[in-house]
Amino acid sequence: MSSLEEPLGFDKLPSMNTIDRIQRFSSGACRPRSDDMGMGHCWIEGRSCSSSNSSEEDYEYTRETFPWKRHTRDIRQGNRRAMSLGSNHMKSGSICDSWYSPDHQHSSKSNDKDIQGITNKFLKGIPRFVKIVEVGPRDGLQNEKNIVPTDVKVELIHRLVSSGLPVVEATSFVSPKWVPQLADARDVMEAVHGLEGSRLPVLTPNLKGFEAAVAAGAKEVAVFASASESFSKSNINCSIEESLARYRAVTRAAKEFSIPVRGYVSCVIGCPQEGSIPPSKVAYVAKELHDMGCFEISLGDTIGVGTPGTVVPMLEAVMALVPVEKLAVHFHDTYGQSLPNILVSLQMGVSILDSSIAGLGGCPYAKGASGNVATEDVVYMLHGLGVKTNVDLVKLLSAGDFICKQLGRPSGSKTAVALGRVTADASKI
Ligand SMILES: CC(C)(COP(=O)([O-])OP(=O)([O-])OC[C@H]1O[C@@H](n2cnc3c(N)ncnc32)[C@H](O)[C@@H]1OP(=O)([O-])[O-])[C@@H](O)C(=O)NCCC(=O)NCCSC(=O)C[C@@](C)(O)CC(=O)[O-]
Repeated sequence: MSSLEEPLGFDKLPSMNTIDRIQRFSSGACRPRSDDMGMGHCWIEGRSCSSSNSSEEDYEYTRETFPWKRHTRDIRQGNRRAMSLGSNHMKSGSICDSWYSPDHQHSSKSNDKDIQGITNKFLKGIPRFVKIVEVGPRDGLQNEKNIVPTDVKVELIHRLVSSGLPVVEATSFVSPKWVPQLADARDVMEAVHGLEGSRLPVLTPNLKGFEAAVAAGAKEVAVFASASESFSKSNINCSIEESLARYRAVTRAAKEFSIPVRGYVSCVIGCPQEGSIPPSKVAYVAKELHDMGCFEISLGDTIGVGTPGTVVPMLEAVMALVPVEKLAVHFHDTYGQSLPNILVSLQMGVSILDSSIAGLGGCPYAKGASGNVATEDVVYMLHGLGVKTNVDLVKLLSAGDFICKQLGRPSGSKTAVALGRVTADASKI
């Protein structure tokens, strides 16, 4: 890895003199204008109204169906202690406001030790090692308009495995009528049989899928429930309780084969049909999956509407019933909130993250949801935090480049785009 590819770590923080200089030259740049007071709210509304992709209908949907603004404020009032983002930030209602509050001004007498103290305070709960579960070949490709050839899927899995990712979700044994993009699940599994270095779980919605997966050589499976009744119906054509009964049958069968089962909970923040989902509902489904024997529970913000303000209370509710070391988070990046959501999850002790190469992904039954957070961006952030992942970013970038070329589209990873630009510029020198 060249120095250009390394994220800026703590050791590379600028000295206080540099910070003083930056502040002197830019102190007006971020200062809220008087008409920006309470910008947290303006920002949320502005985002809904001004998104270039959003239609009038989308706006109505966001404003009417999801009272995110009110919800966020209520949660803040009830969870000030849990937010652990600093009481001044919460009271002021806007991160930009508090940056300019007198007790947040850096004094010229400050020194590097002060900075170290601040970083320790905010980052001390973050795990030293994070397991990344790559979901690109499954979540990424299940939503593609054009069906990706089997040999491309297999090559992608090979490249992801060789980048050091510990888990690569390979495909789904679901109905080919529902998800034709993954109708070649058996061929994919046969082609990656014997591939070493990563676990290669597959999705199984019922016993039929489980049996087909085992016959094709799968050594790990995942079941997927929802915290939203409507989404459960539209995604797997049954109620939440019916799905849990099916998954009990799957976990029982899996036990006989000593096959580990991962459990997903979808719509942990919001549902395309029902709007806000109460944290208690998420906690209930997560606990049921845990109790039936799922070794890990992945909490999916399927439509990517969560912010740290809604993710924290959801995690608190789940963590009250399921041990945090069994929890993973799975964020779709529809509103660009995945990285802040991941950061608060890490601060709360979560050490398993789902992500998708090049930000591919989406659920065919969650209209409007964008891809997962890009694996390249997650690795870049984690390495910048000094967190180990065992993932080689250069090899990961090459895997992302490969699949984007095959799909004929630019990467959804900001890190991949930025580093691509840096290396292109460097090659001109
Ligand atoms: C669950 C079913 C199968 C119910 O589908 P159904 O139509 O209610 O099932 P059925 O039991 O009535 O059977 C209908 C037909 O499907 C067949 N069938 C039945 N099961 C299977 C199977 N396993 N594999 C292959 N075929 C199957 C069955 O044999 C029959 O075939 P026919 O007699 O008509 O020829 C269907 O709704 C389905 O496949 N849904 C999958 C939807 C899906 O894959 N969604 C995306 C994944 S979830 C997700 O992305 C969210 C997540 C995990 O990423 C986390 C997040 O982001 O939040």
